[in-house]
Amino acid sequence: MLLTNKYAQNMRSFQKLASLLNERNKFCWPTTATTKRLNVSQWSEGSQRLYCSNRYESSVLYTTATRAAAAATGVGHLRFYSKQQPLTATATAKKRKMVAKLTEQERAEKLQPLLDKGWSLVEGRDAIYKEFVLKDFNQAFSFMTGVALLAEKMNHHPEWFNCYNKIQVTLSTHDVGGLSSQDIRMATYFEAQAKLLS
Ligand SMILES: C[C@H](O)[C@H](O)[C@H]1CNC2=NC(N)=NC(=O)C2=N1
Repeated sequence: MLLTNKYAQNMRSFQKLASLLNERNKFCWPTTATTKRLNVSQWSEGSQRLYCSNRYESSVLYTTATRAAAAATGVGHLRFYSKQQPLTATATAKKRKMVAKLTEQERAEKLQPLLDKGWSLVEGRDAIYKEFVLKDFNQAFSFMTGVALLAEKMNHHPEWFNCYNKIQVTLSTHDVGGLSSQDIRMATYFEAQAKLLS
């Protein structure tokens, strides 16, 4: 077995978890929002290669057994997954996170608060728009960088234009041809970033 990490003392816990990973028919999705920081790159056992990641990965699979083991060993925030792990049809659908256009009710509940904060509906298109004005280019670029990190993680990208301290943003979900919950999340994050820099 090869284990590359600076937390070698956790070896026994890893081994326990690994043996339990053999019982891998039922999957459930992680419910914990945090991941213990580990510098584990990878290790292998027998013919199975198991990977342990220190990054948050929405695609990481937990097995019911892994969760039980985590509870038993006290290393509950470790996320383990196997490269060979086939996704069930349901898991694949969940992983893709099917997005849909916002319903009327969602528009009233989730979109309205953003319109109240200065976002506006784009004419002739199901999209929202807002112009942010920051102190200078440095602030504007820092703002964009913060948002860009989330955009890449979500695989959901804003249409934006920057000139010195101004950023003009249009949000829409191209895959569904209109506004979706992804845009709500993104716009909310824009607001949070702007607040941080104000
Ligand atoms: C192929 C790729 O997954 C898609 O094009 C992603 C990328 N970024 C995206 N960004 C936005 N705003 N809407 C999308 O539908 C979208 N889809």
